[in-house]
Amino acid sequence: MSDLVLQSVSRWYGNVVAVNDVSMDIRPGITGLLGPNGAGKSTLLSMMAGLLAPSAGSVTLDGRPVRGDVGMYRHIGLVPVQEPMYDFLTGEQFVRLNADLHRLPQAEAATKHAVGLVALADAADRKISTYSKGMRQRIKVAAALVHDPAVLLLDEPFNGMDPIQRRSMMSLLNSYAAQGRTIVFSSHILEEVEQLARQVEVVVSGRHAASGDFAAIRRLMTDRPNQYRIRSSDNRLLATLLMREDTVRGVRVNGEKYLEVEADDFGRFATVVAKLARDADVRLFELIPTDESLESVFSYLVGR
Ligand SMILES: Nc1ncnc2c1ncn2[C@@H]1O[C@H](COP(=O)(O)OP(=O)(O)OP(=O)(O)O)[C@@H](O)[C@H]1O
Repeated sequence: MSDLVLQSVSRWYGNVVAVNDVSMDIRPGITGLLGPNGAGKSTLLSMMAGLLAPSAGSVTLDGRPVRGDVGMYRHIGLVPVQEPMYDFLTGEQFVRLNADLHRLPQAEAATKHAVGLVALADAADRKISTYSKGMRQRIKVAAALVHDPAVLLLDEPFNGMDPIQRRSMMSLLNSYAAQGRTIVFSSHILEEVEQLARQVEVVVSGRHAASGDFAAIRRLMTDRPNQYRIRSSDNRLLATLLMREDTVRGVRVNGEKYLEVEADDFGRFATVVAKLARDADVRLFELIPTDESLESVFSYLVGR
């Protein structure tokens, strides 16, 4: 049980279309669901977990609908973005609750195993209210995998974690994936996805904007037109020279202060501008990309 297939899935809340005609084929290994806030990632994960019904389309796991079949919940674990509500419970009690909900025959052993997997055995008897942010995230993961699911879905699992906590969560997910399981995690942070995901699915405004391995997504991003601000010893001369280059789409001279340039391919543009300046004896003081935000990358991907 491990191929998760979304076919033309949409979900609307009243007039808000949170997910719009998304199709994905998610295989074993780690998939990153990348998108800005409000893109529809949580809604997608809830539908993948069978907790939320699509308004249209279908979600299946190895060909069986994930929703409306209690047996399917045994194959799926969801780590929600919210903090554990019952923080007066100890870590172990919290995980045990899920083990009992799944009616696991060996609930106690499964609980201990799951708590051990997330390296919280020493803190298992402490109340969750005394846990750090990273420990809370880990106990949620233990609760989600206590029934040993083939598919683990995680909503923003690295939120609020420091680098050490992040690394330990990554190695936990890597080892879970190495057992042939399917892991999907959402994030709006490119670097997290780059470090962990074999496959990346980009969602923007409810739409499926891009799909591929990280190198492919990165290529799409770097090939897009970029804007730069340049300061040099002779902005006007540099502007004239730049306008002759085919990688340059537009140049605007902003008084004596700086140039604004739009150019296609970052790698090539950086080489071209350096060579032009050197040949013309113009000194470059500054070259700054001005639209490097993830939001602008996303809006480019969705607008293609
Ligand atoms: N229960 C709901 N009722 C109405 N609108 C909702 C509901 N849940 C989500 N939405 C809307 O659907 C859209 C997608 O939300 P969703 O939470 O799935 O996005 P997200 O990518 O997970 O964002 P974030 O990272 O901010 O959680 C948003 O516009 C959101 O306001």
